[in-house]
Amino acid sequence: MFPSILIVDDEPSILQSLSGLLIDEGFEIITASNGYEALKIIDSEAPDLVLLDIWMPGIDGIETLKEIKKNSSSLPVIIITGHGNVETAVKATKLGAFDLIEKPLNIDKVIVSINNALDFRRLEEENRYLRKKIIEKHSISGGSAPVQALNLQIATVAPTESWVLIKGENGTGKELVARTIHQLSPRAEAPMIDVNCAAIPETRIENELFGHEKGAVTGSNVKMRGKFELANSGTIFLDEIGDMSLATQAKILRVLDEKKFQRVGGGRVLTTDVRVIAATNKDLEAEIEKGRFREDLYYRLNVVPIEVPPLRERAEDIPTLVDIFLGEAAANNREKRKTVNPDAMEILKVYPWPGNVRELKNLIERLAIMVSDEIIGVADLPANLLDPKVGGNLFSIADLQQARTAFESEYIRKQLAAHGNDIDKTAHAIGVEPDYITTALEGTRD
Ligand SMILES: Nc1ncnc2c1ncn2[C@@H]1O[C@H](COP(=O)(O)OP(=O)(O)OP(=O)(O)O)[C@@H](O)[C@H]1O
Repeated sequence: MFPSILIVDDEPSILQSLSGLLIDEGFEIITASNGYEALKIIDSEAPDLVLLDIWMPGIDGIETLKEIKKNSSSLPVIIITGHGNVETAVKATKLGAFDLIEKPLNIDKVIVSINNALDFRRLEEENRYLRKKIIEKHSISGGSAPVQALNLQIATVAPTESWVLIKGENGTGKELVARTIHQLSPRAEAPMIDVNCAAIPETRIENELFGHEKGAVTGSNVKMRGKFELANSGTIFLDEIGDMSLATQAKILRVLDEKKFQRVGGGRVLTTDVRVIAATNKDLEAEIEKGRFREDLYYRLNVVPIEVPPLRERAEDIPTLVDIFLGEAAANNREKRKTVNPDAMEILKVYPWPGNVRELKNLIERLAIMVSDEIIGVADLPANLLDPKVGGNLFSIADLQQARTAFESEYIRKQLAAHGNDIDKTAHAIGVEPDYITTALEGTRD
């Protein structure tokens, strides 16, 4: 398909000559002799580009440009102006014209400008498409109300410069939330640098955060950039913020306040432009009360608080997450995707997941490797998932019908195992027809 160009000019001779030249260049041409006609054609024909004359009777080029940008903001418009009309040129540029070409027209210039505009539009479209993909890829999976609310908060805060404090139990996805915010922010091109505040020993914290000059540290003969330097123009993710010593908290607070720091052993003051996202699984307000966390640092970091709910509060997302993890496992192991049968899924849904999404992900990865059958059933689940002490037993299934099915399937499996996996013998022993057992095990019985 050839790109289509709408030429708008009230002079028939220009329309004719320009059309002819551009058709020869392989463009599809539509013409309009005034602004009104042009707007109608844009609506009905959706051209790829507009060449717009400024001086026209009726609504002039500037007014037409305003209307075009109102409804089709990404449509590139090249303005054709009289010689030396600076004022109009400034106005048109402010209104979003892609380029201005002076009369008398030099056809080579016109073609270069058209090609640039079309390239620019293509890149813009590609960019929009990729951004949409990134947003789809970088949203937290799950359709439950708490996850929808979380995704909305993420989408709202991401494009701003606000600092964010992410709270939530271990393994709920706090780092994923931080990464998503960074990816959707204007800083996405720059890196997000993680600092695990709990893992850095007190003696190394300054080196890690601020770096050091050559020779400043025993055993190191090279200059090292610190995390705040590496994160410049990007995001710094301070994970496990509640596990920092008070001394480290003071150092962090200083650099967050002043946005300046020095490498260890260096005299030069470096400035840093970072967005801070912090995360914790601790109740920081309680830590403040106990004198273990600085109140001033808490208020500095807690500009926008985001709470990531524990998995047990969004159990309806478990099938979606299981499906994602089974898909990932199949791709990693180059195997056919396994499935979890409905009874086993019920048990996964009622187990309280103290290790949250991380625990679920690890279990599914393990089951995908260990279970030889394509369908994962109740008997494949680890015993702790059925242990009444952790609440993951059949009695926690809210729906009687589902509880009955899950119990029956588990009961039949145990009986089968006790009778050497002989279906006839087992059926006889428990007083049902053999078909009953087969159907129950396939998970198809209501
Ligand atoms: N909604 C989700 N969809 C897919 N994977 C997820 C989701 N939430 C969490 N995960 C995965 O679960 C694991 C744990 O998540 P993450 O490391 O973000 O948790 P965390 O809250 O930062 O944990 P910790 O408190 O231990 O640092 C990661 O492998 C992450 O990719």
